[in-house]
Amino acid sequence: MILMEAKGIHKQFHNREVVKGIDVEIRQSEILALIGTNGAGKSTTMGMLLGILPPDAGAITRWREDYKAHIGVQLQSTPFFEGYTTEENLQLFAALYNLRMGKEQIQKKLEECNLQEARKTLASRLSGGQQKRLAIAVTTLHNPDLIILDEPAAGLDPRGRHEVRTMIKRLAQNKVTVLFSSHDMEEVSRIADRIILMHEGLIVAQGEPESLLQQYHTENLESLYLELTDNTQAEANR
Ligand SMILES: Nc1ncnc2c1ncn2[C@@H]1O[C@H](COP(=O)(O)OP(=O)(O)OP(=O)(O)O)[C@@H](O)[C@H]1O
Repeated sequence: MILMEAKGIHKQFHNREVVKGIDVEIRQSEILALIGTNGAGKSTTMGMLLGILPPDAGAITRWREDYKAHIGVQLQSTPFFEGYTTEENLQLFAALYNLRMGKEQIQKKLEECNLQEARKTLASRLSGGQQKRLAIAVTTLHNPDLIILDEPAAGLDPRGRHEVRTMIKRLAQNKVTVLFSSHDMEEVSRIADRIILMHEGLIVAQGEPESLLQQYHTENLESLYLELTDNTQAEANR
């Protein structure tokens, strides 16, 4: 099933076009990575898919009318209730969604984000990786169909990144569709089912990691990224 289909979406800010007519499809239960250079238009695209930024042109079809209630979003920094523990934060965020979480549900969430041992730790004392996992857990409290994560593993050490990846994979196994943006090609190659590579407001490549490597005869995603986002190379090919 297709959750979202954007066709020819454009967005400009102050007469500068930052998304230049792109098509994006999000398929149920997939992990879709949005990658690209700084300023490529990834966050703007996510904003349009989320329904918080209206496209200037083009159309987006979504899987249900009340889609906003079925999406979870994690932006680059999620503010926690600092004087409260991990467990209390889960309860407080659940209350924002008008949900009451019983002991068993809290336990399940803590296991899902591998934070059982940190359940009584104040949010402000959690490590960077633990905070990111708690932030992702918060996006899933209302059992959304789709979660959108803006650079979920940015700034983490290898163990932290590994744990975030494991959590994202587990969510996808439980039928949550994941759209995430990243600058980390290793992370992307390890978890994404499909990749969309953006550069200067356009999609320059998209597909499954393996087929992209074959199509472009490149060894790894990093080389592909460098090749397709190299303006001097692009000029030379014009
Ligand atoms: N609200 C806004 N007003 C004006 N310009 C904006 C606005 N939002 C984004 N832009 C500009 O649009 C361009 C695309 O920004 P966007 O945040 O979508 O890129 P990105 O690919 O997510 O970048 P990064 O990887 O650095 O987060 C940038 O040049 C940015 O400065």
